[in-house]
Amino acid sequence: MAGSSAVRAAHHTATGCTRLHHPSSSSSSRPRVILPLPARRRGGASLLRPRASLAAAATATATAAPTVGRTATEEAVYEVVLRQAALVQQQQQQRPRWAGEKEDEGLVVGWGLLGDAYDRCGEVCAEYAKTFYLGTQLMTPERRKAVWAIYVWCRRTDELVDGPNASYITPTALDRWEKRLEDLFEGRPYDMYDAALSDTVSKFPVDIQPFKDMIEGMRLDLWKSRYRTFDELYLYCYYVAGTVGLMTVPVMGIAPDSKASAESVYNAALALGIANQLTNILRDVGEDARRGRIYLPLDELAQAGLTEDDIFRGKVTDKWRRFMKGQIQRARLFFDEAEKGVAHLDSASRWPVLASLWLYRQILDAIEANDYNNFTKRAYVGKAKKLLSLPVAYAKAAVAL
Ligand SMILES: CC(C)=CCC/C(C)=C/CC/C(C)=C/CC/C(C)=C/[C@@H]1[C@@H](COP(=O)(O)OP(=O)(O)O)[C@]1(C)CC/C=C(\C)CC/C=C(\C)CCC=C(C)C
Ligand SMILES: [Mn+2]
Repeated sequence: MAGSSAVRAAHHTATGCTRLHHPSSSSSSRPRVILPLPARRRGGASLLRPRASLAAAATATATAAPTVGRTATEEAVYEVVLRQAALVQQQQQQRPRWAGEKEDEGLVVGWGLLGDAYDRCGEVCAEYAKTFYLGTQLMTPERRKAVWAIYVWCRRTDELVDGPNASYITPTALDRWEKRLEDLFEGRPYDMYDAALSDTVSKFPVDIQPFKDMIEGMRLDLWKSRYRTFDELYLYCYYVAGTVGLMTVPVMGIAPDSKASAESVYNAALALGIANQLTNILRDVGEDARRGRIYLPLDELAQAGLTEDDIFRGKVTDKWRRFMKGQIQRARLFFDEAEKGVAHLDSASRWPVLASLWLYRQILDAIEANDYNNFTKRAYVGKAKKLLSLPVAYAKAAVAL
Protein backbone atom coordinates (compact mmCIF):
# COMPACT_ATOMS: atom_id res chain seq x y z
CA MET A 1 0.00 0.00 0.00
CA ALA A 2 1.02 3.61 0.15
CA GLY A 3 3.17 2.93 3.18
CA SER A 4 5.22 0.19 1.63
CA SER A 5 7.74 2.36 -0.15
CA ALA A 6 8.11 4.33 3.05
CA VAL A 7 8.72 1.07 4.89
CA ARG A 8 11.33 0.12 2.32
CA ALA A 9 12.94 3.53 2.60
CA ALA A 10 13.01 3.27 6.37
CA HIS A 11 14.59 -0.16 6.13
CA HIS A 12 17.09 1.29 3.75
CA THR A 13 18.15 3.97 6.15
CA ALA A 14 18.31 1.51 8.98
CA THR A 15 20.16 -1.26 7.23
CA GLY A 16 22.14 0.39 4.46
CA CYS A 17 20.76 -2.12 2.04
CA THR A 18 21.74 -2.75 -1.55
CA ARG A 19 20.14 -0.69 -4.30
CA LEU A 20 19.61 -1.97 -7.75
CA HIS A 21 20.93 0.95 -9.74
CA HIS A 22 19.86 1.69 -13.21
CA PRO A 23 20.37 4.68 -15.43
CA SER A 24 16.66 5.29 -15.75
CA SER A 25 16.27 6.18 -12.07
CA SER A 26 15.70 9.89 -11.96
CA SER A 27 15.96 11.60 -8.60
CA SER A 28 12.18 11.91 -8.56
CA SER A 29 11.55 8.26 -9.48
CA ARG A 30 12.03 6.10 -6.45
CA PRO A 31 15.03 3.77 -6.84
CA ARG A 32 14.24 0.11 -6.36
CA VAL A 33 15.50 -0.97 -3.00
CA ILE A 34 16.41 -4.53 -2.27
CA LEU A 35 16.32 -5.32 1.38
CA PRO A 36 18.99 -7.59 2.81
CA LEU A 37 16.70 -9.25 5.30
CA PRO A 38 18.36 -11.66 7.69
CA ALA A 39 18.99 -14.77 5.68
CA ARG A 40 16.92 -17.26 7.62
CA ARG A 41 14.69 -14.94 9.59
CA ARG A 42 11.64 -17.11 9.18
CA GLY A 43 13.67 -20.27 9.59
CA GLY A 44 13.02 -23.60 7.93
CA ALA A 45 13.18 -24.38 4.27
CA SER A 46 12.27 -21.73 1.73
CA LEU A 47 8.62 -21.92 0.77
CA LEU A 48 9.29 -19.43 -1.92
CA ARG A 49 11.90 -21.34 -3.70
CA PRO A 50 13.37 -24.68 -2.63
CA ARG A 51 16.70 -23.03 -3.25
CA ALA A 52 19.10 -25.90 -2.94
CA SER A 53 17.18 -28.23 -5.22
CA LEU A 54 16.43 -25.54 -7.81
CA ALA A 55 19.99 -24.38 -7.93
CA ALA A 56 21.13 -27.97 -8.07
CA ALA A 57 18.79 -28.65 -10.95
CA ALA A 58 20.12 -25.69 -12.84
CA THR A 59 23.70 -26.60 -12.19
CA ALA A 60 23.25 -30.33 -12.55
CA THR A 61 25.87 -30.46 -15.25
CA ALA A 62 28.07 -27.72 -13.91
CA THR A 63 30.79 -27.91 -11.33
CA ALA A 64 29.71 -25.10 -9.01
CA ALA A 65 28.12 -26.12 -5.73
CA PRO A 66 24.48 -25.11 -5.36
CA THR A 67 23.72 -22.14 -3.14
CA VAL A 68 21.66 -22.82 -0.04
CA GLY A 69 19.33 -20.38 1.74
CA ARG A 70 17.34 -17.45 0.46
CA THR A 71 19.14 -14.64 -1.25
CA ALA A 72 18.53 -11.00 -0.39
CA THR A 73 16.51 -10.71 -3.59
CA GLU A 74 14.23 -13.55 -2.60
CA GLU A 75 13.83 -12.07 0.85
CA ALA A 76 12.83 -8.73 -0.67
CA VAL A 77 10.27 -10.39 -2.92
CA TYR A 78 9.07 -12.43 0.02
CA GLU A 79 8.36 -9.23 1.95
CA VAL A 80 5.91 -8.25 -0.79
CA VAL A 81 4.33 -11.71 -0.62
CA LEU A 82 3.84 -11.33 3.13
CA ARG A 83 2.25 -7.92 2.76
CA GLN A 84 -0.19 -9.24 0.14
CA ALA A 85 -1.02 -12.25 2.30
CA ALA A 86 -1.69 -9.98 5.27
CA LEU A 87 -4.10 -7.92 3.19
CA VAL A 88 -6.10 -10.92 2.09
CA GLN A 89 -6.26 -12.17 5.67
CA GLN A 90 -7.67 -8.83 6.78
CA GLN A 91 -10.31 -9.15 4.09
CA GLN A 92 -11.24 -12.65 5.20
CA GLN A 93 -11.98 -11.23 8.64
CA GLN A 94 -14.23 -8.52 7.23
CA ARG A 95 -17.17 -8.84 4.93
CA PRO A 96 -15.85 -8.63 1.34
CA ARG A 97 -16.80 -5.18 0.15
CA TRP A 98 -18.44 -6.39 -3.00
CA ALA A 99 -20.59 -9.06 -1.36
CA GLY A 100 -24.24 -8.13 -1.59
CA GLU A 101 -23.46 -4.66 -2.87
CA LYS A 102 -25.24 -3.33 -5.85
CA GLU A 103 -22.87 -3.22 -8.80
CA ASP A 104 -22.95 0.55 -9.08
CA GLU A 105 -22.34 1.46 -5.45
CA GLY A 106 -19.47 3.81 -4.68
CA LEU A 107 -18.23 4.06 -8.24
CA VAL A 108 -16.38 6.98 -9.71
CA VAL A 109 -18.33 6.72 -12.92
CA GLY A 110 -21.92 5.68 -13.52
CA TRP A 111 -22.67 1.98 -13.89
CA GLY A 112 -23.42 2.30 -17.58
CA LEU A 113 -19.95 3.64 -18.32
CA LEU A 114 -18.31 1.33 -15.89
CA GLY A 115 -20.17 -1.62 -17.38
CA ASP A 116 -18.89 -0.57 -20.80
CA ALA A 117 -15.37 -0.24 -19.43
CA TYR A 118 -15.44 -3.79 -18.09
CA ASP A 119 -16.96 -5.06 -21.34
CA ARG A 120 -14.11 -3.47 -23.27
CA CYS A 121 -11.59 -5.11 -20.93
CA GLY A 122 -13.33 -8.43 -21.60
CA GLU A 123 -13.05 -7.85 -25.33
CA VAL A 124 -9.34 -7.12 -25.11
CA CYS A 125 -8.78 -10.21 -22.97
CA ALA A 126 -10.82 -12.35 -25.37
CA GLU A 127 -8.80 -11.06 -28.30
CA TYR A 128 -5.29 -11.32 -26.87
CA ALA A 129 -5.57 -14.14 -24.36
CA LYS A 130 -8.23 -16.60 -25.42
CA THR A 131 -7.31 -19.21 -22.85
CA PHE A 132 -7.31 -16.77 -19.94
CA TYR A 133 -10.60 -15.40 -21.20
CA LEU A 134 -12.14 -18.83 -21.42
CA GLY A 135 -10.84 -19.54 -17.95
CA THR A 136 -12.58 -16.52 -16.50
CA GLN A 137 -15.97 -17.74 -17.70
CA LEU A 138 -16.52 -19.97 -14.67
CA MET A 139 -15.78 -17.22 -12.18
CA THR A 140 -18.41 -15.05 -10.56
CA PRO A 141 -19.14 -11.93 -12.64
CA GLU A 142 -17.33 -9.67 -10.14
CA ARG A 143 -14.20 -11.77 -10.22
CA ARG A 144 -14.27 -12.28 -13.95
CA LYS A 145 -14.50 -8.56 -14.64
CA ALA A 146 -11.76 -7.82 -12.14
CA VAL A 147 -9.39 -10.32 -13.78
CA TRP A 148 -10.12 -8.73 -17.18
CA ALA A 149 -9.32 -5.28 -15.79
CA ILE A 150 -6.04 -6.52 -14.32
CA TYR A 151 -5.21 -8.36 -17.53
CA VAL A 152 -5.72 -5.22 -19.62
CA TRP A 153 -3.57 -3.11 -17.34
CA CYS A 154 -0.77 -5.75 -17.50
CA ARG A 155 -1.05 -6.01 -21.28
CA ARG A 156 -0.94 -2.24 -21.70
CA THR A 157 2.05 -2.01 -19.40
CA ASP A 158 3.90 -4.67 -21.39
CA GLU A 159 2.91 -2.99 -24.67
CA LEU A 160 4.65 0.18 -23.54
CA VAL A 161 8.03 -1.53 -23.90
CA ASP A 162 7.13 -4.29 -26.37
CA GLY A 163 4.45 -2.73 -28.54
CA PRO A 164 4.59 -0.68 -31.73
CA ASN A 165 5.47 2.54 -29.87
CA ALA A 166 8.18 0.92 -27.78
CA SER A 167 10.99 2.93 -29.39
CA TYR A 168 9.39 6.14 -28.08
CA ILE A 169 9.11 4.92 -24.54
CA THR A 170 11.45 6.61 -22.07
CA PRO A 171 11.85 6.23 -18.31
CA THR A 172 9.82 9.43 -18.00
CA ALA A 173 6.93 7.82 -19.87
CA LEU A 174 7.02 4.96 -17.38
CA ASP A 175 7.09 7.45 -14.52
CA ARG A 176 3.94 9.00 -16.00
CA TRP A 177 2.35 5.57 -16.30
CA GLU A 178 3.14 4.99 -12.62
CA LYS A 179 1.57 8.32 -11.67
CA ARG A 180 -1.54 7.27 -13.58
CA LEU A 181 -1.52 4.04 -11.62
CA GLU A 182 -1.38 5.96 -8.33
CA ASP A 183 -4.24 8.14 -9.51
CA LEU A 184 -6.45 5.23 -10.40
CA PHE A 185 -5.74 3.59 -7.05
CA GLU A 186 -6.92 6.84 -5.47
CA GLY A 187 -10.14 6.79 -7.50
CA ARG A 188 -9.03 9.15 -10.28
CA PRO A 189 -8.95 6.99 -13.41
CA TYR A 190 -7.65 8.49 -16.62
CA ASP A 191 -9.55 6.47 -19.20
CA MET A 192 -12.15 3.73 -19.26
CA TYR A 193 -9.71 0.83 -18.85
CA ASP A 194 -8.25 2.61 -15.84
CA ALA A 195 -11.78 3.16 -14.55
CA ALA A 196 -12.40 -0.58 -14.59
CA LEU A 197 -9.20 -1.25 -12.66
CA SER A 198 -9.92 1.62 -10.29
CA ASP A 199 -13.25 0.00 -9.50
CA THR A 200 -11.62 -3.41 -9.10
CA VAL A 201 -9.02 -2.21 -6.62
CA SER A 202 -11.71 -0.48 -4.61
CA LYS A 203 -13.61 -3.76 -4.25
CA PHE A 204 -10.85 -6.32 -3.73
CA PRO A 205 -7.88 -6.17 -1.34
CA VAL A 206 -5.41 -5.55 -4.14
CA ASP A 207 -2.25 -3.70 -3.20
CA ILE A 208 -0.52 -1.22 -5.49
CA GLN A 209 2.99 -2.62 -4.90
CA PRO A 210 2.87 -5.53 -7.40
CA PHE A 211 1.61 -3.09 -10.05
CA LYS A 212 4.44 -0.69 -9.33
CA ASP A 213 6.86 -3.56 -9.40
CA MET A 214 5.65 -4.62 -12.83
CA ILE A 215 6.41 -1.11 -14.08
CA GLU A 216 9.84 -1.50 -12.50
CA GLY A 217 10.31 -4.65 -14.61
CA MET A 218 9.50 -2.63 -17.71
CA ARG A 219 12.08 -0.04 -16.60
CA LEU A 220 14.62 -2.86 -16.46
CA ASP A 221 13.71 -3.86 -20.01
CA LEU A 222 14.57 -0.35 -21.18
CA TRP A 223 18.23 -0.63 -20.28
CA LYS A 224 19.14 -4.15 -19.20
CA SER A 225 19.81 -6.82 -21.78
CA ARG A 226 21.98 -9.22 -19.79
CA TYR A 227 21.45 -11.11 -16.52
CA ARG A 228 24.63 -12.15 -14.76
CA THR A 229 23.09 -14.62 -12.34
CA PHE A 230 19.86 -16.45 -11.70
CA ASP A 231 19.27 -14.13 -8.78
CA GLU A 232 19.14 -11.15 -11.15
CA LEU A 233 16.85 -13.06 -13.48
CA TYR A 234 14.63 -14.10 -10.60
CA LEU A 235 14.05 -10.47 -9.69
CA TYR A 236 13.18 -9.63 -13.28
CA CYS A 237 10.76 -12.57 -13.42
CA TYR A 238 9.15 -11.41 -10.20
CA TYR A 239 8.71 -7.92 -11.56
CA VAL A 240 7.14 -8.82 -14.89
CA ALA A 241 5.29 -12.03 -14.01
CA GLY A 242 5.39 -13.01 -10.32
CA THR A 243 3.54 -9.77 -9.70
CA VAL A 244 0.60 -11.05 -11.78
CA GLY A 245 0.10 -13.86 -9.27
CA LEU A 246 0.08 -11.36 -6.39
CA MET A 247 -2.36 -9.08 -8.21
CA THR A 248 -4.83 -11.82 -9.05
CA VAL A 249 -5.03 -13.95 -5.88
CA PRO A 250 -7.06 -11.34 -3.98
CA VAL A 251 -9.55 -11.46 -6.85
CA MET A 252 -9.56 -15.21 -7.42
CA GLY A 253 -9.99 -15.74 -3.70
CA ILE A 254 -8.73 -18.39 -1.31
CA ALA A 255 -11.11 -21.27 -0.63
CA PRO A 256 -12.97 -20.60 2.64
CA ASP A 257 -12.38 -24.21 3.73
CA SER A 258 -8.68 -24.18 2.89
CA LYS A 259 -6.34 -24.90 5.79
CA ALA A 260 -3.37 -23.39 3.97
CA SER A 261 -1.95 -20.08 5.09
CA ALA A 262 -2.52 -17.08 2.83
CA GLU A 263 1.25 -16.77 2.70
CA SER A 264 1.71 -20.21 1.15
CA VAL A 265 -1.02 -19.55 -1.42
CA TYR A 266 0.67 -16.28 -2.40
CA ASN A 267 3.97 -18.11 -2.66
CA ALA A 268 2.39 -20.56 -5.07
CA ALA A 269 0.97 -17.70 -7.12
CA LEU A 270 4.35 -16.05 -7.23
CA ALA A 271 5.90 -19.35 -8.32
CA LEU A 272 3.41 -19.62 -11.18
CA GLY A 273 4.36 -16.20 -12.50
CA ILE A 274 8.08 -17.04 -12.24
CA ALA A 275 7.54 -20.41 -13.93
CA ASN A 276 5.61 -18.79 -16.78
CA GLN A 277 8.23 -16.16 -17.36
CA LEU A 278 11.12 -18.64 -17.21
CA THR A 279 9.21 -20.67 -19.80
CA ASN A 280 8.73 -17.56 -21.99
CA ILE A 281 12.45 -16.92 -21.78
CA LEU A 282 13.38 -20.51 -22.69
CA ARG A 283 10.93 -20.51 -25.59
CA ASP A 284 12.12 -17.15 -26.96
CA VAL A 285 15.91 -17.53 -26.77
CA GLY A 286 16.40 -17.06 -30.53
CA GLU A 287 13.87 -14.25 -30.85
CA ASP A 288 15.40 -12.37 -27.91
CA ALA A 289 18.94 -12.87 -29.26
CA ARG A 290 17.86 -11.31 -32.54
CA ARG A 291 16.89 -8.24 -30.49
CA GLY A 292 20.29 -8.32 -28.78
CA ARG A 293 18.88 -9.73 -25.56
CA ILE A 294 20.02 -12.66 -23.45
CA TYR A 295 17.90 -13.38 -20.41
CA LEU A 296 19.69 -16.64 -19.55
CA PRO A 297 22.02 -16.29 -16.55
CA LEU A 298 25.50 -15.65 -17.93
CA ASP A 299 27.26 -17.41 -15.08
CA GLU A 300 25.29 -20.60 -15.71
CA LEU A 301 26.03 -20.37 -19.42
CA ALA A 302 29.73 -20.06 -18.60
CA GLN A 303 29.57 -23.01 -16.23
CA ALA A 304 28.10 -25.02 -19.09
CA GLY A 305 30.98 -23.94 -21.33
CA LEU A 306 28.78 -21.65 -23.43
CA THR A 307 29.32 -18.04 -24.44
CA GLU A 308 27.11 -15.20 -25.64
CA ASP A 309 28.38 -15.93 -29.14
CA ASP A 310 27.01 -19.46 -28.93
CA ILE A 311 23.58 -17.93 -28.35
CA PHE A 312 23.94 -15.51 -31.24
CA ARG A 313 25.20 -18.30 -33.53
CA GLY A 314 22.26 -20.41 -32.43
CA LYS A 315 23.70 -23.86 -33.02
CA VAL A 316 22.16 -26.72 -31.08
CA THR A 317 25.05 -28.68 -29.60
CA ASP A 318 25.25 -31.28 -26.84
CA LYS A 319 26.46 -28.58 -24.47
CA TRP A 320 23.38 -26.54 -25.32
CA ARG A 321 21.09 -29.51 -24.82
CA ARG A 322 22.63 -30.22 -21.42
CA PHE A 323 22.31 -26.58 -20.41
CA MET A 324 18.69 -26.42 -21.55
CA LYS A 325 17.82 -29.60 -19.64
CA GLY A 326 18.92 -27.88 -16.41
CA GLN A 327 16.97 -24.73 -17.20
CA ILE A 328 13.82 -26.68 -18.06
CA GLN A 329 14.15 -28.71 -14.90
CA ARG A 330 14.25 -25.54 -12.83
CA ALA A 331 11.20 -24.05 -14.55
CA ARG A 332 9.33 -27.31 -13.85
CA LEU A 333 10.18 -27.06 -10.15
CA PHE A 334 8.50 -23.65 -10.06
CA PHE A 335 5.44 -25.11 -11.81
CA ASP A 336 5.36 -27.93 -9.21
CA GLU A 337 5.53 -25.36 -6.41
CA ALA A 338 2.67 -23.44 -8.02
CA GLU A 339 0.50 -26.49 -8.59
CA LYS A 340 0.45 -27.23 -4.86
CA GLY A 341 -1.29 -23.91 -4.27
CA VAL A 342 -4.07 -24.30 -6.83
CA ALA A 343 -6.18 -26.53 -4.59
CA HIS A 344 -6.43 -23.72 -2.06
CA LEU A 345 -7.92 -21.18 -4.43
CA ASP A 346 -11.63 -20.57 -4.47
CA SER A 347 -13.21 -23.50 -6.33
CA ALA A 348 -14.33 -21.46 -9.36
CA SER A 349 -10.82 -20.07 -9.81
CA ARG A 350 -8.98 -23.39 -9.73
CA TRP A 351 -9.82 -24.54 -13.19
CA PRO A 352 -8.56 -21.52 -15.13
CA VAL A 353 -5.38 -21.38 -13.12
CA LEU A 354 -4.70 -25.10 -13.46
CA ALA A 355 -5.48 -25.03 -17.17
CA SER A 356 -3.15 -22.10 -17.77
CA LEU A 357 -0.45 -23.76 -15.66
CA TRP A 358 -0.66 -26.98 -17.67
CA LEU A 359 -0.72 -25.17 -20.99
CA TYR A 360 2.33 -23.12 -20.15
CA ARG A 361 4.17 -26.11 -18.73
CA GLN A 362 3.61 -27.99 -21.96
CA ILE A 363 5.70 -25.37 -23.77
CA LEU A 364 8.66 -26.91 -21.95
CA ASP A 365 7.74 -30.34 -23.40
CA ALA A 366 7.55 -28.71 -26.82
CA ILE A 367 11.08 -27.31 -26.44
CA GLU A 368 12.25 -30.86 -25.70
CA ALA A 369 10.29 -32.19 -28.66
CA ASN A 370 12.09 -29.62 -30.83
CA ASP A 371 15.37 -31.18 -29.65
CA TYR A 372 16.13 -27.95 -27.74
CA ASN A 373 16.21 -25.83 -30.87
CA ASN A 374 14.77 -22.69 -29.38
CA PHE A 375 16.88 -20.59 -31.73
CA THR A 376 14.87 -21.02 -34.89
CA LYS A 377 11.91 -23.21 -33.94
CA ARG A 378 9.10 -21.80 -31.84
CA ALA A 379 7.83 -24.22 -29.23
CA TYR A 380 4.07 -24.20 -29.12
CA VAL A 381 1.27 -26.32 -27.78
CA GLY A 382 -1.02 -27.59 -30.52
CA LYS A 383 -4.75 -26.97 -30.51
CA ALA A 384 -5.58 -30.62 -29.79
CA LYS A 385 -3.37 -30.68 -26.70
CA LYS A 386 -4.75 -27.34 -25.57
CA LEU A 387 -8.31 -28.54 -25.93
CA LEU A 388 -7.56 -31.74 -24.07
CA SER A 389 -5.97 -29.87 -21.17
CA LEU A 390 -9.11 -27.89 -20.47
CA PRO A 391 -11.49 -30.70 -19.48
CA VAL A 392 -8.74 -32.60 -17.69
CA ALA A 393 -7.88 -29.49 -15.67
CA TYR A 394 -11.58 -28.98 -15.04
CA ALA A 395 -11.99 -32.51 -13.69
CA LYS A 396 -8.87 -32.23 -11.53
CA ALA A 397 -9.90 -28.80 -10.22
CA ALA A 398 -13.32 -30.13 -9.27
CA VAL A 399 -11.84 -32.71 -6.90
CA ALA A 400 -8.89 -30.62 -5.79
CA LEU A 401 -9.49 -29.94 -2.09
C1 LIG B 1 -2.18 -20.30 -6.10
C2 LIG B 1 -1.98 -20.00 -7.54
C3 LIG B 1 -1.17 -20.94 -8.30
C4 LIG B 1 -2.54 -18.91 -8.02
C5 LIG B 1 -2.46 -18.49 -9.41
C6 LIG B 1 -2.22 -17.04 -9.52
C7 LIG B 1 -2.19 -16.60 -10.96
C8 LIG B 1 -3.47 -16.45 -11.66
C9 LIG B 1 -1.05 -16.35 -11.53
C10 LIG B 1 -0.98 -15.87 -12.92
C11 LIG B 1 0.39 -16.07 -13.44
C12 LIG B 1 0.48 -15.50 -14.82
C13 LIG B 1 -0.54 -15.83 -15.82
C14 LIG B 1 1.54 -14.73 -15.07
C15 LIG B 1 1.75 -14.06 -16.37
C16 LIG B 1 3.17 -14.26 -16.77
C17 LIG B 1 3.46 -13.60 -18.07
C18 LIG B 1 3.06 -14.32 -19.29
C19 LIG B 1 4.06 -12.40 -18.09
C20 LIG B 1 4.32 -11.65 -19.30
C21 LIG B 1 5.34 -10.67 -19.21
C22 LIG B 1 6.35 -10.19 -20.16
O1 LIG B 1 6.73 -11.20 -21.01
P1 LIG B 1 7.45 -11.01 -22.38
O2 LIG B 1 7.44 -9.59 -22.78
O3 LIG B 1 8.73 -11.74 -22.29
O4 LIG B 1 6.49 -11.85 -23.27
P2 LIG B 1 5.48 -11.51 -24.44
O5 LIG B 1 6.24 -11.89 -25.65
O6 LIG B 1 5.15 -10.07 -24.37
O7 LIG B 1 4.28 -12.38 -24.17
C23 LIG B 1 4.00 -10.37 -19.49
C24 LIG B 1 3.57 -10.09 -20.86
C25 LIG B 1 3.47 -9.40 -18.43
C26 LIG B 1 2.03 -9.06 -18.63
C27 LIG B 1 1.15 -10.19 -18.23
C28 LIG B 1 -0.02 -10.42 -18.83
C29 LIG B 1 -0.50 -9.59 -19.94
C30 LIG B 1 -0.87 -11.55 -18.36
C31 LIG B 1 -1.74 -11.13 -17.20
C32 LIG B 1 -2.73 -12.20 -16.96
C33 LIG B 1 -3.77 -12.12 -16.12
C34 LIG B 1 -4.04 -10.93 -15.27
C35 LIG B 1 -4.76 -13.22 -16.06
C36 LIG B 1 -4.36 -14.32 -15.13
C37 LIG B 1 -5.54 -15.19 -15.07
C38 LIG B 1 -5.62 -16.52 -15.14
C39 LIG B 1 -6.97 -17.10 -15.23
C40 LIG B 1 -4.46 -17.43 -15.11
MN1 LIG C 1 6.10 -8.50 -23.82
